[in-house]
Parts: sequence; structure tokens; C-alpha cells
Amino acid sequence: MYPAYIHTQTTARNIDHAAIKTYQIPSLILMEHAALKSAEIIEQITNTNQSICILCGPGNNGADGLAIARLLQPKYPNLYVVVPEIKKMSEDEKIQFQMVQNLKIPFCKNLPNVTYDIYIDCLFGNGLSRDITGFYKTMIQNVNTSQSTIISIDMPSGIDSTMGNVLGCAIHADYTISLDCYKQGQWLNEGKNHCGKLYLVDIGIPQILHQKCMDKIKILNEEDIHLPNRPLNAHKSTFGKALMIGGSQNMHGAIHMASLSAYKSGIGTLTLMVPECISNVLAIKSDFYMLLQCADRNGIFSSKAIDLLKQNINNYSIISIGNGMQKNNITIALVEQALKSDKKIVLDADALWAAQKNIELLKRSETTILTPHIKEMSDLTGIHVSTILSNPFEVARDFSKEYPSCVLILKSSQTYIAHQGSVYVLDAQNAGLAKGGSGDILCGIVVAMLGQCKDSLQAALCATYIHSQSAKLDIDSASFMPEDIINNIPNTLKRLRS
Ligand SMILES: NC(=O)C1=CN([C@@H]2O[C@H](COP(=O)(O)OP(=O)(O)OC[C@H]3O[C@@H](n4cnc5c(N)ncnc54)[C@H](O)[C@@H]3O)[C@@H](O)[C@H]2O)[C@@H](O)CC1
Ligand SMILES: Nc1ncnc2c1ncn2[C@@H]1O[C@H](COP(=O)(O)OP(=O)(O)O)[C@@H](O)[C@H]1O
Ligand SMILES: [K+]
Repeated sequence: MYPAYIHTQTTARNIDHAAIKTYQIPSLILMEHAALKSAEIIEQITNTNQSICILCGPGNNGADGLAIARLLQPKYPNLYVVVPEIKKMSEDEKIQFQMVQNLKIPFCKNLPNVTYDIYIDCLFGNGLSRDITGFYKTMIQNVNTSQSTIISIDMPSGIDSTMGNVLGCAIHADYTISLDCYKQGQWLNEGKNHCGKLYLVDIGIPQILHQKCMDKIKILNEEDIHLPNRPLNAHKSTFGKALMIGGSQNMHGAIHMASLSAYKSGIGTLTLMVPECISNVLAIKSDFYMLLQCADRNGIFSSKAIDLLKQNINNYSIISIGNGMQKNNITIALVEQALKSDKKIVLDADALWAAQKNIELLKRSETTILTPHIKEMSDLTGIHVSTILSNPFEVARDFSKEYPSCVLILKSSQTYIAHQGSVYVLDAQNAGLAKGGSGDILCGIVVAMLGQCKDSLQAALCATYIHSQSAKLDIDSASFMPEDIINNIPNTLKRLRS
């Protein structure tokens, strides 16, 4: 699979330049790759009897358009090119334009009055630098109001490729073919809604240029996942001794689901520390876990929980806190104690709110994996939900740099896994997961992976991937039950290992 990175405008441009300057790949060769791959996709999504109008701007995005025109022309008899600013053309575009003229491909400066079936938008790509006004704006508005199919090359023209904001006006594409890498603006703000179906094509830029980038954002794929080995001669301690702390009178299900997923995902031994008021119901539900019961008060842990944890913490290698707990002082104290220990810690749900009270403790040297959804991320960091939503990449990355021993799993319909400045994006939207309990399942898998993986980032990557793959169920998304996902974990593990 072609490794998919997401870059800002500047990084994407620097990578193009480095390919040309450092690796001496001529710009026209990259452009030819871009045009060939784009033409291939255009042929897949259109019919050759459809009419095509290619809009070419003043830069290399326009040059791509002219190269695409040259490649499509033999197959599409009704093909037309619009070049509004012939005098302003970039050097490469002048060369492409000469070839288009040699081939006698029809062109003109203005958008023709007739409507075309397909518009290929090559007005502006990664070089858009200011608001679109004047005749470009009119052209974009006219194309948007047509009922035709619009295919954008590299970016929907008018979308800022870093932040995804509309600059003046923007093409509403049905398809966008991104060249070499995804642009961050395709994933953020209005950009998300302007791309339509997004394709990514390899244009021959050396991969090393992506790998060497600081602050990488990469789409998580199966090649990034290295499931931990399970040696035949292993002992149960080989796979981690976990203590999962959680539960309250009205929420025994969360920790039960988390524990089931931890066990199905391969944890060595599992103990649940729960308030006494729910221990009976848990004992009836399952018998694979041990219980560390704590006196309760009003349905939640009593203050005895703090001493109980102190006395027992050294029996475990991994502690998770949060499933089915509540926001209160005991939760704060338990999180504080766990973070002061030398154990691997997983914080979920209200434990994330509690962590905020002693946030400097996240600068500990041992691994901490945090699994907030967007609102919990806001509780954890004090950053407003809307700010997180407008650039989750940046928020996740900044957090991971500030707390370098932590791995952040920022959950939403897309999940961002961040560690020491690198961000992975799990792009697997699934309405079946938009249900209470999905997060608890993930927490359990994280605990199990932490018990088995040597590397904390790998543990987080494996867990999020296993979670999402196990939720690929052949049933209606409305009917997902937590057990369906949990019972599918063994199939996922088997497939990933084979
Ligand atoms: N060798 C390369 O660098 C490659 C570049 N490629 C293509 O080149 C594109 C980037 O090319 P450029 O850097 O030339 O940038 P663009 O073609 O995206 O646009 C830059 C041009 O548009 C003008 N411009 C910017 N904003 C404007 C506005 N609001 N109104 C009017 N004019 C505006 C600029 O003055 C400049 O002339 C990529 O998106 C991609 O399509 C691909 O061919 C692959 C290889
Ligand atoms: N539409 C969706 N597409 C993909 N994943 C989703 C979607 N909705 C929720 N999820 C995933 O389900 C989990 C929900 O976690 P969370 O919000 O903590 O739920 P809860 O605490 O109720 O179990 C996260 O892993 C999230 O990424
Ligand atoms: K474009």
C-alpha cells in the first residue's frame, strides 16, 4: 500500500522542491506522473462520451491540467481547455501549453456558455496564497452551480491547503485527486466538505522525503501494525499483569466490557478493583478476572480505595483507571497515586478529567496512554472543544510533545494517535461504533497491548487498529452490541497474525 502522509502547504511544497533540487527529478517528470495517475482515475469515474472542460490556472496546478488534457484527448472527443491567464503561466505550464497547442486541443480564455458533463478543476492547488476574486471567483461560482461532476486536482481550488478554510470562494468537488500526499486542509474545517471522494496518487517523489519530516502525520494502515509475539513457552506474567480500576453503582458494564476486551486481546492476568456494591454482579457475569473489592460509599469508591491501591499496586505491571467511574476526589487521588508509581498507566473517561488536576504528573518517565474523546480532551487540556475540532492534528501533536512519555489516543469518528510529535490518523468511520461502550472496549484492548508490546506507541497503534477492524461487522450499524465487537477480536487477531 502507498504510505499516505498528510502535510501542510509548506511541508508539501518543500518536499516537491527537495525532490526536484536534491534528488534532481525534473519537475516535468513529476508532473507527467501526476497527470498519468490523474487521467487513469478520471477514466475510471467518467465515460469517454461525456464532455470534459479542464480549467487551468496560472501555476503548476494549471500545468497539470494541460498535461491531463493531452493524455485524455485521444479518448474524449469532446474535450475543452480554459486558460484564463496565458501571459502569467509558470515555466512548466508554458511547455505544457505549447504541447496542447501542437495537438490542436481547443482552448479559450473564458468559461464557455455551454455546460460540460465534467469539469476538471486545475485552477489552484497547493500554491493558493490569497482570497480568490474577480473572474476566477465567477468561474468557480458558475461551475459550482452546474449539475456537472467536478474533479479537483490536488486541492479543490479556493481551499487553503493547511487549515481547510475557504479563501474567497471554493470549488465543491465530487472527487479530489491529491498528488503525492494528502494536504492537511483536505481533512480540516470546510476543506473536509469540499473534497468529495478523496484519492491519493504516487507521483514518484522519494518516500524518504516523507519519512524524514519532523512532525509527521501519517494515515495508519496495516503495515504500521506489528502485533506482539506470543512465544510458546511464555508464562502468564509475560503478557502483563493488569489492574483495571473502575465501576460505580450505576455503571458496572463499562469495566466489565473493558475487561472482556482486555482478556480477549491477550492480557496475562487481570484483576478488577471495583466498589463492593458491584462486585457481586461482576462475579456472576464472569470468572476470568480476579476482584479486588473496595468498600463503597454512595455507590462509588470510599476513601479506603486510596490505601487499598497503595497496598496492592506493586502486584501489577499495568494499571488502568476510568471505566464507569465518576468525577470526584477519590478518582483524583487514585489517578495521582497511579501516576506517581512506576507502572504503565492507561487513563480513560473521568480519569482524564482527574489527570488535569495534577497534569505535571504526566511528565513521568514510565508510559501513560490516554484515551480521551474530544470533550475529554478538552477536560484534560482546558482547550475549547471547537479549537480541538478545528485542528485535532495540532492539538494532539502539541500535547504529545509536551508529555513525551505519553501516548495520546484522541478519539472521534477519526482517531489521532500522537507520540513525541508524530501523529497517526485512523481513518475508518463506522456509525456502529457511535454507541456507549465502544470506548471501554478500546480501553481494554489498550491494556492488553500494553501488556504484550515492548513499545508504547505500537501498543496504542495495535489497539486502535484492532478495535476498528473488530468493528467491521456484517450487520446493520444500528444493531451493534459491544459483545459483537468483542467477540470479533479473535478473528481480527488471527487475520493480522497470518
Ligand atoms: N514540481 C512540482 O512542484 C509539482 C507540482 N504539481 C502541481 O503544482 C501545484 C502547485 O503549483 P504552484 O506552486 O505553481 O501553485 P498553484 O498552481 O496552486 O497556484 C499558484 C499560482 O496561482 C497564483 N495565485 C495564488 N492564489 C491566487 C489567487 N487567490 N488568485 C489568483 N491567483 C492566485 C500564484 O500567484 C501562482 O501564479 C500542485 O498543487 C500540483 O497540482 C504537480 O504537478 C506535481 C509536481
Ligand atoms: N462514527 C464513528 N466512526 C468510527 N469510530 C467511532 C465513531 N464513533 C465512535 N467511534 C469510536 O468509538 C469509541 C467511542 O469511545 P467513547 O466516546 O469514549 O465512548 P464510550 O465511553 O461511550 O464507550 C472511540 O474509539 C471512537 O473513536
Ligand atoms: K485544483
